[in-house]
Amino acid sequence: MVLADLGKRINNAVNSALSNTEDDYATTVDVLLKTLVTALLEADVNIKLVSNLRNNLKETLMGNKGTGKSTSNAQTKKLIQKAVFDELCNLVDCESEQPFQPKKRKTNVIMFVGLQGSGKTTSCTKLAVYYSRRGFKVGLVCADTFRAGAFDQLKQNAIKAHIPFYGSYTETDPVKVAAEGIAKFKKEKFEVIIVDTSGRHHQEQALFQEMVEISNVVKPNQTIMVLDASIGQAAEQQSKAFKESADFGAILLTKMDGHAKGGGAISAVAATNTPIIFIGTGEHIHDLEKFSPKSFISKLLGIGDIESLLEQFQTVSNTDDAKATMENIQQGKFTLLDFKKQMQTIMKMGPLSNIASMIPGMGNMMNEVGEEEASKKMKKMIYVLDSMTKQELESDGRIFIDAPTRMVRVARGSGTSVFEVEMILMQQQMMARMAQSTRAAQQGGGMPSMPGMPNIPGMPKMSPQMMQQAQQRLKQNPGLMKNMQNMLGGAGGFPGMPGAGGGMPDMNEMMKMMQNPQMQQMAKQFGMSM
Ligand SMILES: Nc1nc2c(ncn2[C@@H]2O[C@H](COP(=O)(O)OP(=O)(O)OP(=O)(O)O)[C@@H](O)[C@H]2O)c(=O)[nH]1
Repeated sequence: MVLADLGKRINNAVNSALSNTEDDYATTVDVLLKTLVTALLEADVNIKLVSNLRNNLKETLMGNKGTGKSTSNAQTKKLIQKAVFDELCNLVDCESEQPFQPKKRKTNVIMFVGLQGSGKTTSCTKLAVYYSRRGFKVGLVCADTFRAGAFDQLKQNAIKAHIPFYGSYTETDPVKVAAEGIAKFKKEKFEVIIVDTSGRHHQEQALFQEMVEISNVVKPNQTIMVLDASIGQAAEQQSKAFKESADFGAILLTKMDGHAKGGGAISAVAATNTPIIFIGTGEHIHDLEKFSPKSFISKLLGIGDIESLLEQFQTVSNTDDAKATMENIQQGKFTLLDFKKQMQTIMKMGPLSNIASMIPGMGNMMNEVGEEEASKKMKKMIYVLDSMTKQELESDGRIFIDAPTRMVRVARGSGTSVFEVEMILMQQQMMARMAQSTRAAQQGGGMPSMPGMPNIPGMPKMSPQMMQQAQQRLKQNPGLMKNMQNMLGGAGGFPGMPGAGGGMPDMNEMMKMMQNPQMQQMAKQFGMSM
């Protein structure tokens, strides 16, 4: 997906702009803005939106001129990263009211509209599965009498997903089919009724009129427009035409797994002031993710996305397990047992690639080694966690730092190396940090998983000199660096953000975790004298 490349390019732009110590702050900002603008335009984002983003960013960054290069480079980085993150969030966020949420024990009618082939029928089933897994009684109605085979497609999808459906092979009036379907499911006390309509083009007046008639009969609580992410600049015009007729209240963006540039669809959000509520990430019925601007941008920048992960986790995991993990996270904790349950759940969640990007340190693993190899790596992680005692699993991981011989035992028991055990502990520590920052954000309004998140209590701080020295040594040892990157899934990184760059955690983060004397002693065994 081109948007994923965009994330990498933004990270690189921030890093390279800041690595040039010769430049003054204004030049650094200028270089960054140029790269950002080019990347966004190449991803098909509307020129006006890009221009606004550029101006806002410039204002924010130059407004902070005084604190620019005069303060530390690390601070400047954090400032720029935060500003870029906020502006990108604004790009996909719109200020409309909260999207509709279906209510239990009530009839909630959802109508789908969109262009031909945008993915309506597929997405109807995906959404039906989504609500059915959340305990709603869901039915599907096929009001597409225009395309031959539309009813068969919906029927096949519905049967596969075990969702009751309604349609007709003989009735040619979609308004009538829709009305009958709604009446039938209402009578049977269905809670969510999803109505699929035929695809249409903005120039097809008659079909637009028909869509309005269906809407008048089914009286939807929510109308969702399905938008193909690869539509490019045409998205804006099409969306406006649908908005005028169907007045949809939400957008479902499909095919975000492909090579879609996605920027056109983002522009449609701004043009219609309508929020994206879900994204389709594949052809499978479970390939649907709830959309939230912060989560989306976090993933785009490779920061990992604990919110979406939990959403998915709650759906497929044993509810008691999910509840326990939720409670832990709400308290700012994330134990090794939480980590293990999460890994096991992930294996159940369908295609690995969909969720890998939500976990720090996993993002690029899928791109670099492929799904099969990544799956093997995850299984290995489960073996490591299986070899831990109950006490170790229920701990926050520091137990291993206090007694590194435990790592040796676990490595032996799981047929892995101490280095691999250590890497898993680091990933769990990063998740723990994200849990802490999520809690901090809930309490104090801060940004989850953003720079400046609190340190893990009990971890002594490493002096800047020590940190610099350690980084130097790590750089001088390319073998070890490569090893770590392979283990964690890729190089690069958005400094200060764990798991950034789609995989490799920031070296500062890693070094902070290795600041404990025992950890440092362990590191020595792997050729890292600190
Ligand atoms: N890769 C990918 N393919 C998708 C996604 N959503 C839908 N598709 C595919 O897109 C194609 C068209 O999807 P449909 O659901 O038939 O589209 P439609 O909008 O109902 O089509 P009409 O009824 O002709 O308007 C199918 O091959 C789907 O499998 C997605 O999120 N990712």
